[in-house]
Amino acid sequence: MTDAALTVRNLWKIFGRGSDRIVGTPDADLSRADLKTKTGCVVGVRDVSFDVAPGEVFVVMGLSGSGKSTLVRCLTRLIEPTSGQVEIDGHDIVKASESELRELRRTHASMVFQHFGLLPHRQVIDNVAYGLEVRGISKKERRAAASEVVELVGLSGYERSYPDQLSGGMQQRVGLARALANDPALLLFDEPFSALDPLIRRDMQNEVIRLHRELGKTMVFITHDLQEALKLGDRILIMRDGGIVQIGTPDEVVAEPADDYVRDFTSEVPRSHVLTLRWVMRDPRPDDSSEGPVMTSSTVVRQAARAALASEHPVRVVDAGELVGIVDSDAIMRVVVAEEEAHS
Ligand SMILES: Nc1ncnc2c1ncn2[C@@H]1O[C@H](COP(=O)(O)OP(=O)(O)OP(=O)(O)O)[C@@H](O)[C@H]1O
Repeated sequence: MTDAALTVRNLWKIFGRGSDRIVGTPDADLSRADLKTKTGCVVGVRDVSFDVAPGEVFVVMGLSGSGKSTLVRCLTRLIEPTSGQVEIDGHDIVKASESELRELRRTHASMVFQHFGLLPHRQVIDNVAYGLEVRGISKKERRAAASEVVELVGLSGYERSYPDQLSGGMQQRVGLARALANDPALLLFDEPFSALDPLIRRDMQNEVIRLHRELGKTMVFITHDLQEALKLGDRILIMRDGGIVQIGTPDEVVAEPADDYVRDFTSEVPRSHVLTLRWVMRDPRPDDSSEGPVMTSSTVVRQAARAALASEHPVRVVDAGELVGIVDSDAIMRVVVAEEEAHS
């Protein structure tokens, strides 16, 4: 279909008896509650389409019950979609046979779950190597490959430990290493850090950012936590009642929420941490000073603030050598002051 790492088109998942006869009929337009009352069926995923570019971190976020887990499970058919298309790395997932699917899950799309699902009687190294073992790779080779990823996730020295000897955060590192050992094109994370306490959670988020920087893997990351979504995502898909409410970059979602639902839960976000100069610049005028500091439109307001406020001249926003806008210091102040008011 496209050059995307992942392509999803018109994906539906409806649970319940007779659910396969709903898509394409007027019943499909009913709200989730009305459909349930009329047919007893529950919409898990409603007509979802999106593309994820190679190397992108794509976050799916929504409140509990919005359909995130169902969506991510449909991508590798851990849950069978009711209708629609999914392509991973050029492979048609919906048409794949059982054996092709097993192979795709092993080599193209690895999943990291909230519950680590580690094998308790196996040492770390053999948990990490498990996927390679299933693929029939020799012990020597798989141990060598596993050692590499164990080191990558910061678990060197724990190769011989058993899962119950490790903390929750370390167990999740094993889960991460196990997913990476397959060297998949796509990593799928289903709320992997939700059960971890906040400090460990922050460490693990940073770990994902570091791994992404080092390995450049395409990632789909499910979370109900907006801060996590904003921190990790190149783009964020916001779900409600199984459907898409908005897809956008973190700054787009905060600056231009698609509706009151998104506005509501982005209202607490410190805007200066997320908004970029693109959202606060004005058109250049002939009488603008040419002596102000030069920054790109993707500079985050908070990072720009100090230099912008210290200069007597407004910031010149330059992308690819071209002057695209001007940021006056009061535009910066408006963001910072609005943020302080929101939190006072
Ligand atoms: N096997 C099932 N049978 C019937 N309904 C289901 C089934 N699995 C999920 N659902 C329903 O589908 C909807 C979406 O659930 P899903 O678990 O995907 O949401 P979620 O956003 O991942 O929520 P959470 O963060 O709580 O896991 C919910 O209304 C849920 O009750």
